[in-house]
Parts: sequence; C-alpha cells; structure tokens
Amino acid sequence: MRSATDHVAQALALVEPLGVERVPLASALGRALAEPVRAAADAPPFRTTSMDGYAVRSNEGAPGLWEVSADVPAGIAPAPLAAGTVARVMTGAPMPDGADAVVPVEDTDRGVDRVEIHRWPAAGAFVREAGEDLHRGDEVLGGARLLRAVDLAASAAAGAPDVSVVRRPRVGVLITGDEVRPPGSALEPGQIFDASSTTLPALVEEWGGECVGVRVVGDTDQAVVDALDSLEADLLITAGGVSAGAYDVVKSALVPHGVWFGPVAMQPGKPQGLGLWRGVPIVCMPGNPVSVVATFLVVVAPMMREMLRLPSPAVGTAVAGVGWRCPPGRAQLMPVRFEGVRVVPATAGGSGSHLIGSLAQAEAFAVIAADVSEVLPGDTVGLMGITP
Ligand SMILES: Nc1nc2c(c(=O)[nH]1)N[C@H]1C(S)=C(S)[C@@H](COP(=O)(O)OP(=O)(O)OC[C@H]3O[C@@H](n4cnc5c(N)ncnc54)[C@H](O)[C@@H]3O)O[C@H]1N2
Ligand code: MOO
Repeated sequence: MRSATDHVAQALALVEPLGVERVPLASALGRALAEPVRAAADAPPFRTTSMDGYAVRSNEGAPGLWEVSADVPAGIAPAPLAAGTVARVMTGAPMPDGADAVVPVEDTDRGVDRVEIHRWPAAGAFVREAGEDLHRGDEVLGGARLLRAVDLAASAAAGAPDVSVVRRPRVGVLITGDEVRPPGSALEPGQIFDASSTTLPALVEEWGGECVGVRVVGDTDQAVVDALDSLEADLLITAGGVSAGAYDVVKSALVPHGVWFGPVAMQPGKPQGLGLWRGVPIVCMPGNPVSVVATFLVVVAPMMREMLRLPSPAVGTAVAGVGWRCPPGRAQLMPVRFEGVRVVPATAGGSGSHLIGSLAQAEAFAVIAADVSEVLPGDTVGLMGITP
C-alpha cells in the first residue's frame, strides 16, 4: 500500500507554480501574496493627537485659564502654536508645531475662546509621532500567505492600492453516483443528499482557488469522460467511484487513460486515484464525504499551495485528552475538538468516513502515524487545520 507521504509527493510532482498578476485591494481577499508590500509613506504621516482636547507646550505652564488661539479639526495643516496659548485639537488632527502634549477635553471646561485647564499634561501626553506605526519603505507584508482582512488593512494603511498575487488555480469538480441528489430534493429509497458538490467548491475557494465548474453524473464511464472533457481547469477533482465495486466508474473510465488507482495508507481516504487527464492533473477521491474532506486537506491542499507558491499546510501538534483506537497500517485523520488545551474526538463516531453531518463539530484533524495502533491520553498527536 502506498504511504500517504509518497502519495502526496507523487501529487506534488504533477503541479507547478502559477503566474503572477496585480489586483486591487478590494479583490485581494483570500489571494496568495506574490511580492512584498512596502509602505508608501510614514504611518501616521504626521504628528497627531490621539484625543479630542487642547494642544499645549508642556514646559510653558500649569493648570488655569488659557487663551485658545486656534481650532484644529482633522484634515488640515495647522499654523504653529502661538506662545502663551493653547489650540483646540480633534483626534487625528496634526499637532501644531511647538505643541508637544494634549489635555483631553475631560480635564477642561471645554471652552472655545478661553479654556480652564484642570490638569496639566507631561510632555508627549496623547501625541502620536509620525512613523510610529510604519516608516516609508518598511515591509508591511512579507512572506507568502493567503491574504486576510488584516493584511488588506495593513496594505491600505501603507498606501498600496493593489497587490501582486499568484493566479488562482482553476479547479474543476466531478461528483459521481446514481444515488446522489441535490440538498432539498425529496429522496427516493436508496438516494442520499449530495454533500460533496457543495463541499469541494467551498474547499477550493477557501484554499485560494477558483472552482470553474461542478458536474454531477451517474455511474457510466461515458458520462465521466464527457464531464471531464467539459471542464477547462488547471486541476481536476473527482469524488466517488474509485474502490472495488461493480459500478466504480471513475476508476473504469480513467484506468485506460493511464491514471493510477490503488490504496493509500490513510483513513479515511484509502482508495485513491492520481494522474493526468489529457495533460491536466487529476485527483480521484473516494465518495464517502469525510474522505472527500480528508483527501482534499492531505492531497489537494498541498497541490494548490504549490501552484499558489505557498509552503505546504502546517501540521502542528496537540495533546490528546482521551485515548482512541487507530486502524492498523494506515495514518489516521481523526476529527477533533478542543477541550481546554487538549483535543478529543469531535464525535462518538470517531474517524468514520460517512460522518459528514458531525464534521461541523470538528475544529481540526488529529494526524496519527500509520504505525500507531492506539492513542493514549496525554500522547502528543499531529494537528492539521481544517481551514488554511
Ligand atoms: N470491497 C471493498 N469495498 C470498499 C473498499 C474496499 O477496499 N473494498 N473501500 C471502502 C472505502 S475505505 C471507501 S472510502 C469507499 C470508497 O468508495 P467509492 O469511492 O467507490 O465511493 P462510492 O461507492 O461512490 O461512495 C461511497 C459512499 O459515499 C457516499 N457518497 C458518494 N458520493 C456522495 C456525495 N456526493 N455526497 C454524499 N455521500 C456520497 C455513497 O453513497 C457511499 O455510501 O469504498 C469502500 N468499499
Ligand atoms: O478509506 Mo474509506 O475513506 O475509510 O471509508
């Protein structure tokens, strides 16, 4: 049986990094950063007040009655502060030259022409220096990553209107099975709701790709071939029809085209297919819907990250809060949730490949090596994220 590690290596050998394009920040969420983003200006760009109040020269005085010589809203360039006076300033307004501290309005009688100051500030009070956050030219975003809202916030604050990202892998999805029906259908005997034509496009998008089409076909070889030929993609994924049954049509349709099929030492996700369909990499997953998620995370996510010029998904560690049994000779992917700082199986059903309805309770997958037959409470286990 092929090890999961060998299988992933074979899968990675089929894909190459994709090209780079520039996109406006508004379209950059979830895209893979290709080049560093640098600050176009200092942030903040000028000395500014962090409070509504009165700008003063801190070495000049003491509590008492003061003349207000200027009114400084945000968005203007104020004149220097006249000696012996204070200026009324609003949060975010530039500090007048000469002023070096701010008295918050709460410490005054809020006067407009003259103001009674109750408490005198120390130098620097409530003043933000120019460049306190970023200096012009600083690297705001460096390493390769899928851009998050906070990354876009940093780019915008740094004055970058667009970013350089890797082209999204175009992924085509094929679901097979005479028994699957769209959610919401009235099920006839023997039919089941199709989970995977929702799961796979969502996983593709979540991991930085673009789903170019989902085909759902019945169990004939010709339907499989026609559906695959209708998808123009950088990567093809199929679900179902890969094991040993009489109607395992993905396998029967693709073996003549040189696609490899065989067992991989992982659970869920043992029966697998991998190869090229008319030159396009294709991953054939078992139909069980948790196997679909597990195969995506173990096999497809690293392929997509290779195409997106990102490092492979990180596998961390966690400590098991309870013990559980593992299948002999296969790496186990156990859906887990956190109980405090420890992980426990997310459901009583463990790593059963059909338990998709319970998978929403999982926060991660524990990854247990193939040669481990039992996890004991307190053991360290691998931890694989469900989201990037
Ligand atoms: N004799 C053997 N039988 C099986 C083996 C084996 O080695 N020898 N392997 C088992 C394992 S492990 C798995 S995993 C499955 C994989 O089977 P297939 O890839 O051929 O998948 P199907 O038979 O098409 O479906 C399996 C299961 O999942 C349900 N399913 C399928 N598609 C969907 C969908 N879109 N949404 C929800 N559920 C779906 C389907 O109804 C079946 O219950 O093979 C074992 N058998
Ligand atoms: O390998 Mo299968 O996915 O366990 O049910």
